Amino acid sequence: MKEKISKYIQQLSEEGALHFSLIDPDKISNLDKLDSLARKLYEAGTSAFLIGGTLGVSKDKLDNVLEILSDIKIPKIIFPSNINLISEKADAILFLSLLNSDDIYYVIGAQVVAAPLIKKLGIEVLPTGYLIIGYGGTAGHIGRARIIPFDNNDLALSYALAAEFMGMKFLYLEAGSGSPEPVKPEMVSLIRRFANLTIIVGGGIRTQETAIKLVEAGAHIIVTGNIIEDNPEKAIKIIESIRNYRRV
Ligand SMILES: CC(C)=CCC/C(C)=C/CC/C(C)=C/CC/C(C)=C/COP(=O)(O)OP(=O)(O)O
Ligand SMILES: O=P(O)(O)OC[C@@H](O)CO
Ligand SMILES: [Mg+2]
Repeated sequence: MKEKISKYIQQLSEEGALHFSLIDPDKISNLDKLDSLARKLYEAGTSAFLIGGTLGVSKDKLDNVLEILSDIKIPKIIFPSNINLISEKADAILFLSLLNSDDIYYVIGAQVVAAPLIKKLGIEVLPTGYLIIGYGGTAGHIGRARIIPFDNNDLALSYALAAEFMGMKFLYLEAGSGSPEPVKPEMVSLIRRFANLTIIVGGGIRTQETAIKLVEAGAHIIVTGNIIEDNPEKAIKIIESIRNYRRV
């Protein structure tokens, strides 16, 4: 399997942190406006689209969104909540294992079921340890996460090291969609210092200040989801602030 998207992320990351825009196919209020919204996010400097959601997402809705985004020249990466969200229209898939789940299905079950189809379709995989921190939201509930407290940095680092030692390349620190607070910068900086992983941070990031604090702490990729739907102008400001931070 090619490593095109992985190399794209690695190369861009050498110049600083990136922003990924999460598009939830079930939450997009107006599909007719998705193309123009997505173009604005792209022009502001977002580096990829993550497409996924926990509730109510079907393969049809996923394909529809991938189709609409197809002309925009940044990667479209599936962010799967389950095995139904696999599409050859995507450039890559976050091959997630929810490491702090009590349910083996989310640790290794779904992955085993999905692997042959992903192989057959030739979709690039981004091997990702997924950790649910602090709040958890819908993903934490559905994924039966044994949530890592916001302040337990040593526990998060231990999971991060385990992910690295098992050969994973990415670590997604997830506070949960709509979390009242994001993952703390101290947790990110500890993991950045001691683990050799591309760190993705998401959940509850709604301001430029919080995004930049996480970037300064060492996050490689900042994900925003809800704010794109709720307040696109604010999302664009966050993207621009991350892009400007890369230039200084
Ligand atoms: C590798 C494959 C094919 C599947 C792995 C599936 C795993 C391990 C999933 C982890 C558990 C889980 C439920 C993750 C959800 C990730 C996600 C898409 C989060 C964003 O969606 P939310 O914002 O939480 O969803 P809603 O907006 O529907 O509430
Ligand atoms: O919707 P928000 O709170 O930005 O969260 C994004 C993402 O981390 C959810 O999986
Ligand atoms: Mg959501």
